Amino acid sequence: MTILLVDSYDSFTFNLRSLIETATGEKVITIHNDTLDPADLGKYTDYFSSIIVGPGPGHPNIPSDVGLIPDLFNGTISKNPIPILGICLGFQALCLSQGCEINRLDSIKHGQVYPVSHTNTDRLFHNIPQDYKCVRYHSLYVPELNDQLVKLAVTQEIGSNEEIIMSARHVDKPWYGVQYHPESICSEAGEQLIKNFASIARKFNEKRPIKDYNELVLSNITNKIKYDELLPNSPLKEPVYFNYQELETTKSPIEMCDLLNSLDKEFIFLNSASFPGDWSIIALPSKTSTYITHSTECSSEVVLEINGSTKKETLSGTIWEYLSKFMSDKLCENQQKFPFIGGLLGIFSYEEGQFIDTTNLPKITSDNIPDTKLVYVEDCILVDQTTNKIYLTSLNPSFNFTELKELILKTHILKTDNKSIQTKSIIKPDRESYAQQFRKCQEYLSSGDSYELCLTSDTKISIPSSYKPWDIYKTLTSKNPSPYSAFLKFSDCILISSSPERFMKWDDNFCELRPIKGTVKKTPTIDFEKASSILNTPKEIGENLMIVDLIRHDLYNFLDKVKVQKLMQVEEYSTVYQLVSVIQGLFCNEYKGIDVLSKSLPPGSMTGAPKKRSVEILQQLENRRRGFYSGICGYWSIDNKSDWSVIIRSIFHYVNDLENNDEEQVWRIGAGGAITVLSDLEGEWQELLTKLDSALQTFT
Ligand SMILES: C=C(O[C@@H]1C=C(C(=O)O)C=C[C@H]1O)C(=O)O
Ligand SMILES: NC(=O)CC[C@H](N)C(=O)O
Repeated sequence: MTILLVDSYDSFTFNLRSLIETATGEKVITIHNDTLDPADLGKYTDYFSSIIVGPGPGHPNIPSDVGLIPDLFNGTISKNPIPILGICLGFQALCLSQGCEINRLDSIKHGQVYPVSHTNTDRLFHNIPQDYKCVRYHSLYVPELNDQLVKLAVTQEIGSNEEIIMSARHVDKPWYGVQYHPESICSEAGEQLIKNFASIARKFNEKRPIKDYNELVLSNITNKIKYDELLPNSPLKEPVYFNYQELETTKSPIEMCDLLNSLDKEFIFLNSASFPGDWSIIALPSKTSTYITHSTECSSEVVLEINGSTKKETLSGTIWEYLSKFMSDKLCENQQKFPFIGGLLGIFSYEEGQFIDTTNLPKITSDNIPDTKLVYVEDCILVDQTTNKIYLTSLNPSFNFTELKELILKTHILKTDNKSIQTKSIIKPDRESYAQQFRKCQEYLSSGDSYELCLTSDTKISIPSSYKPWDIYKTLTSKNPSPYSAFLKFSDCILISSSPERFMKWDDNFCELRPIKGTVKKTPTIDFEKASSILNTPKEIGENLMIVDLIRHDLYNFLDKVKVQKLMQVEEYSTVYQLVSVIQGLFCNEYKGIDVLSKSLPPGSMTGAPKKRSVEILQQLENRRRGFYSGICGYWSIDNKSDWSVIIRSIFHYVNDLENNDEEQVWRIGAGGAITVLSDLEGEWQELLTKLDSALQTFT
């Protein structure tokens, strides 16, 4: 048996797919609501045991929001009605099709946990406790049912006691719906609800002939509806040359970088020195290292730089396919001892992520902006922060370990104080423009187009060109220590990060994401306990829950086993307290970390949900390139271990920034936060300033 799942470009669809598969044991085919021409629907529906219509942004009466969904309920697609379960937008579409009104809620609910009670009269709620908890993500609702529909469950608004319909069914057709999200991590009885629907469908289908889905596979529809593509990255698992030596020195990683910097040696520093990070990586590019640059301004081309000479290659697919191919003949067996043994290190900008149309964005650099900037490195200094052991490692048989050892051991450098960086000018976000954008966000949240929008702004700092980037790194990280600081200096761009947020870490077996949502500024009167109580409110919990559900969806796209290891725990950082969740997925099929990464950018915590519609709205409101801010930086080791942090609380510079001049360089900082219906303008503005300040305090 095969179930058809109709997705409306939502960010929770694959959670639903996984729930349906677990609950029913049936195969699920997922299509977008505009994958098929509604006129053709009748050709396909007889192959499915039932149809589940998922949630989504927008309004059930806007054709571009719902695509073919209204046609499922207009009775013309098949002689025999097909069992259908509508979820949220799908439920609203069912009720609208029967002539009910759809109104806006007085009190919109996004990521809010509510008690539901059912009437105990329908098989849809068989074996489900009379009162149970569910998660609501909706701006719109069905105020009243007509005689075509039967009420099955309700919730009561807190405060007003108004009853809101949470479930209904058609009087005589096998059409059901729930207004809440059974697939959310915080909803109860989701699996039982889907099981019950499947059993209702099975009973109904006794009278309805279903054709063999395999026959449909032979027709061309399946080409159309397959939208997970496997990247060409199967590891060869061949032994590679890899060598390492331990180094006894009392020099800290920062002191070793000081030394390399004073000798004008190239290095890249990924310093994950405190929890949850545990290694510092000092990568040492050599003359023969390959630099890879890709720009969304010239997306069909990749630029390779080796030994000072530049080569352009035409991309036959995406940059992700290119990188997978680049790594596929290098991938080797896991070297357990180290996080990184050589491989790619670098940056992906926000614009390198999905759903962003860069064609009309104002240019900020005089030539193509680097959106992917990576270097393939073979030699490293690795510091295990838990044992304090230092290793020199290389993939290159002719690497001179003695020379590097002597350089580190014998060279002494004078200790320098962290410099404060004198600025020429700072252009901060404008409160009035932010207020306008905030109000527009509220309109999109109440029209049902988004559940959460991560609204951000940028700040430009102009400093004399004489400052050395490494000094800026030291100043930033001494003022804002963080678990994922990074120093990445390339010939055309520099990123200096003090990020608190891991985006994704993976190896052959598992991947982990650690989204942060919910921020409280540290002050002398706010301690951990006080911060925890501020963060334990519907606003902060809702913000975090939405991103947890979105990330589960990003993982379920490729993996079957996804777990929320930590749900909304408070963590303390140098200037803020944050609410953090940890989501893990196990690789048990042909997909790899790079497949997941390629379809999970930009990070959900920097967009909001649903991701596609939210990214489109933000692009219209912000009308700027976020550049490296909201992107990710990190590494992909040739033994398929990888770790990426979200680029926030960071400073970055483009060598060809249009605003640079002979004496001054422009550095950029992005800052923002999640806007929900529970946000207030002043609170969000202050949160933006707090986050901005964690990086801006580098400059005086
Ligand atoms: C947008 C930023 O941070 C993001 C937004 C957060 C929030 O809304 O609470 C928290 C961490 C980040 O995911 C930023 O630092 O600029
Ligand atoms: N989660 C959803 O499907 C939301 C449906 C609709 N866009 C609303 O906001 O009410």
